[in-house]
Amino acid sequence: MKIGCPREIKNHEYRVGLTPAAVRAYVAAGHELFVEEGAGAGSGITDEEYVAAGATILATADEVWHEAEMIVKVKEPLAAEYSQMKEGQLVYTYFHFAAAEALLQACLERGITALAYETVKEADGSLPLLKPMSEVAGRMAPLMGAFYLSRPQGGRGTLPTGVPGVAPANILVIGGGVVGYNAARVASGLGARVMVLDVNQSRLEYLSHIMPANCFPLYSDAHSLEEGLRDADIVIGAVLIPGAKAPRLIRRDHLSLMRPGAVFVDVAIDQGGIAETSHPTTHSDPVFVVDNVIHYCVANMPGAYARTSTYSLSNYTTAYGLKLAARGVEACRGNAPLLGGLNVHRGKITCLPVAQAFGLEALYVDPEEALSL
Ligand SMILES: NC(=O)C1=CN([C@@H]2O[C@H](COP(=O)(O)OP(=O)(O)OC[C@H]3O[C@@H](n4cnc5c(N)ncnc54)[C@H](O)[C@@H]3O)[C@@H](O)[C@H]2O)C=CC1
Ligand SMILES: CC(=O)C(=O)O
Ligand SMILES: [Mg+2]
Repeated sequence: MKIGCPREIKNHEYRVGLTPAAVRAYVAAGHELFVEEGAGAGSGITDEEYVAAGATILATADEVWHEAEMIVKVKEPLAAEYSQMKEGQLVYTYFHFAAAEALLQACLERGITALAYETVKEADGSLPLLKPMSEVAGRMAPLMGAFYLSRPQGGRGTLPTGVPGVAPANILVIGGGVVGYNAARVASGLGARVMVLDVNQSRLEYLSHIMPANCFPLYSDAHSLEEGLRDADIVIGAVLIPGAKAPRLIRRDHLSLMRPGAVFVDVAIDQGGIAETSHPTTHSDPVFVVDNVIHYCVANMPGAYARTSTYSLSNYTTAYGLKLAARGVEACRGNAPLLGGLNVHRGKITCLPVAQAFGLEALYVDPEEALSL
């Protein structure tokens, strides 16, 4: 199969879909690889490394999109890329459709097959292609929170670590999955007093076994949420209902409970965010203030630490990508994890929570059935 990897064009997005090791694996499996000139530069990967691994370098994104039957990317296609997508093309990347109606319409109209990293789901319920970037964003979240908590950034001026004689910060993590665990781990390591809220009791049990004594996993309900918001210096949004729009757990009036100058890092922003007041921001303009609470809502957090993120993402995506490349979309037949990743195929929506997010149930077709369209 002809596989293409264009340069990412999102604001300060320095990741790239393929590492040289991934190129080598696809080439060894008999595929032809096309990488856009300079695509790896943001991650410290040169064109020469891709060529040594067996890829052909193409000068423009247009050529890559035109040549490839399968595109391997990181971020969702942006408006400038919609017209480059071609009918029947398999696009393997993050899409986060539930927060992106225009993108959904473009993918339906262009007739592409969208295989979304974020909904590939293993039998144990894990999301193996979301996990690596959730690990990065989760570990970043308390660090971003700590930065904006300083007075020059408009924050409360509490040093998260505390000092002898003065208490550390309180950090509230809402959602104790991959982002939540990683955020809580870093926050605990900083010495903060950490609360993690989740509704999954077995997850809470697990966290209570493995987390240190300054981390308190608690059941998430209206009461624990309000108590947590009242005390928090940093709040981290880490809730996910796979494929669906994030539940709006934090209402505008909740902000008045919070300490002035507190920081809210809404990692779940790529699925729409967990607060009524959240909207996506960029690395070049990451924060805004509502009711004295600093909101950090960057939808591509891992792009900032691109080298780590690119290598980690590619380590996970390549095994599934090789299966897709071997048989095209037919690789999804009978393969539950890949079927879970199928979001759009031949003008139909094949992920129910995505259809439900926009009242487009009429366009929904079961993914296995869609393969026979
Ligand atoms: N902004 C960015 O750059 C990035 C954003 N993300 C996003 O972060 C979000 C979280 O991802 P993961 O941690 O990997 O998901 P996950 O599925 O591992 O964890 C989500 C957790 O939320 C819990 N949850 C569900 N409803 C809840 C409620 N009402 N209250 C409390 N907890 C609840 C679940 O039980 C689960 O443990 C996703 O939207 C993901 O796309 C991930 C990476 C980068
Ligand atoms: C998961 C995601 O949205 C990201 O890594 O940017
Ligand atoms: Mg994102």
